Amino acid sequence: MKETVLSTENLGFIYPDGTEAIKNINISIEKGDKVAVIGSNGAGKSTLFSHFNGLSEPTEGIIKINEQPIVYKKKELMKIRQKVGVVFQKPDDQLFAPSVIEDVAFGPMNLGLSLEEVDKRVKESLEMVGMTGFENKPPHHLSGGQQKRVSIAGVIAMRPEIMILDEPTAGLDPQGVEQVLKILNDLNKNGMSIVISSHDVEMITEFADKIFVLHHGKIINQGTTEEVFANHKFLIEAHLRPPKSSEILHRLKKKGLNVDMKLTTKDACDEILKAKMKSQNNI
Ligand SMILES: Nc1ncnc2c1ncn2[C@@H]1O[C@H](COP(=O)(O)OP(=O)(O)OP(=O)(O)O)[C@@H](O)[C@H]1O
Repeated sequence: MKETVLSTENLGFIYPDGTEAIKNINISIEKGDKVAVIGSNGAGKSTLFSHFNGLSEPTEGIIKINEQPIVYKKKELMKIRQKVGVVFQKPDDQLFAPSVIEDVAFGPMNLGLSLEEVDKRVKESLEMVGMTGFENKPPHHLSGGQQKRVSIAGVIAMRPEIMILDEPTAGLDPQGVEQVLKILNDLNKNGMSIVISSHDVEMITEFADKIFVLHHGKIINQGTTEEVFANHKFLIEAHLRPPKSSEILHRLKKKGLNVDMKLTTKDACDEILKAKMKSQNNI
């Protein structure tokens, strides 16, 4: 059985103004998982993510990292933040140093590592995100996609076991999306568990193995990407549009064709071609 790296039990959070942003969340993330939390604006994704590295303390329930409940004390939280790296939605919330190199070095320096080790990690991380050569640039002089990659490098440099990314592809062009997904897939191949939030269902069909659908602060559906996208009821309830491939397959099914509910657009096209050839042969 796979090792559980992050789990929650009846997790709930009420903001001081009384907004109940998440309630009764029970999720489990295993080592090496590629997970997506999907939900419309205000569903509670950022609030949920802020609990994953102890940034917010639940008003109800518990959250466990490697089967151990988070302890909300400075020293313990430092350890959690080493294990669970968070990339915020807006690079401005993450990048604050005068240069790229200082930004990426900040986390490892805080861990008290030797200068040699910090240097090694900075070089490795920038290489991994394709930002070697930008070391001395001020982060605010970079494009949105470059800033996102530097934010990711800063987290990689901490060598976390789990990486949490809030809307990692928001505002990026198709090439920027591909670059970020490649980085995440490379990290995952090396054993890192990755959790992302998004409302971009097309990107999620390409990336995630497991999905949680969040709506009004509650998980209303969960399962493999295939299972979740094959069930349109919960996507529509959560104000999400099903991926195009899944919509095509649903329409074919409605027309009485016995299609396999696979997910990629290529699969959907293959199914259409198969059905077309079959009907021509029947004539
Ligand atoms: N600091 C806060 N104080 C009070 N309510 C808040 C605060 N931050 C968020 N909320 C409320 O909590 C709920 C969940 O917000 P959250 O930002 O977690 O949603 P989200 O799914 O990340 O949304 P989006 O996709 O728009 O980023 C919303 O109703 C929001 O108005």
